[in-house]
Amino acid sequence: MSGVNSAHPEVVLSAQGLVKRFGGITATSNVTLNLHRGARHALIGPNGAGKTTLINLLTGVLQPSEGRIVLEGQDITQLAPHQRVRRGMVRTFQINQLFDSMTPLQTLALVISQQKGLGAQWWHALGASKDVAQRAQQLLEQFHLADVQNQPTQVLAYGKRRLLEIAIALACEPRVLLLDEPVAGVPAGEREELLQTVAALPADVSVLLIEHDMDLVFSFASRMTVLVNGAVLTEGDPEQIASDPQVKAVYLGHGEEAARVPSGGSAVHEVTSVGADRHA
Ligand SMILES: Nc1ncnc2c1ncn2[C@@H]1O[C@H](COP(=O)(O)OP(=O)(O)OP(=O)(O)O)[C@@H](O)[C@H]1O
Repeated sequence: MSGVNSAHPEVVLSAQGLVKRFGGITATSNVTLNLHRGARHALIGPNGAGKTTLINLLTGVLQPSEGRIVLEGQDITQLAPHQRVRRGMVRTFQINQLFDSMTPLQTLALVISQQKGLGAQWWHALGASKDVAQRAQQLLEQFHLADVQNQPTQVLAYGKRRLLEIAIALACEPRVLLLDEPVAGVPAGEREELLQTVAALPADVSVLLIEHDMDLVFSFASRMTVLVNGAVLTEGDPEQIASDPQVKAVYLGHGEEAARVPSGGSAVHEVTSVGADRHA
């Protein structure tokens, strides 16, 4: 099949027949997934379903055994991760030790400066480029980081660090954002700010959310893909997923998760924390 994107121009990212084998294990089994422009699309599935492997394939950390990935009509299957970022596909950044000693302002200035091709020296960028300073302030405010902008990242509350991770991703000006478990491990008191911020992400950024927290999934996503054993079990809108007997069956046998999967489409809000045990 060729030209999925030309036939359906609203598709911004398309995974087509992706397969990933690790020796005898098939972690990704013929996965086809289309992300539409401006999407709020969630990827869910029980532990070991293959979500991480799929994200690693999309971002270029892993090469597929079969299949291809098309971004904005261009085949990116062979591109390295940084080349995909340059083309507008960005995964939320895991803050590493390099950024720990820097402040949110410095970190964002660095990323924005690099994004604008001004080099990797935040102190130059902040002093010399009004654009960099303005964009950094915008992001600091949008992500509720203005009050801690001059504190080293290592002393920030966990929720603030997660906010900074998303801010860093947005500083890369993505067209597609792969949002990897934004609320995982965030204490209850800090969740609301994060949920509100995720809900307010720019409408023109197409988002694929990988998340175990069903409160967030069902409040955020207008489309969902359910992965099981590496394959797509089903895809649909939240009502369809919540009322799908196959989806419910998949989560049966996963302890308290099963009790929370609703029996009908009217009970979407009853689904709360499928897979939350993972981070316990
Ligand atoms: N590098 C690897 N080598 C061998 N098997 C792997 C490798 N990476 C993943 N797998 C296997 O592929 C399957 C899918 O794993 P994956 O981590 O992608 O699932 P997941 O949905 O992200 O799970 P979780 O929600 O628990 O993180 C699992 O059976 C896993 O053991």
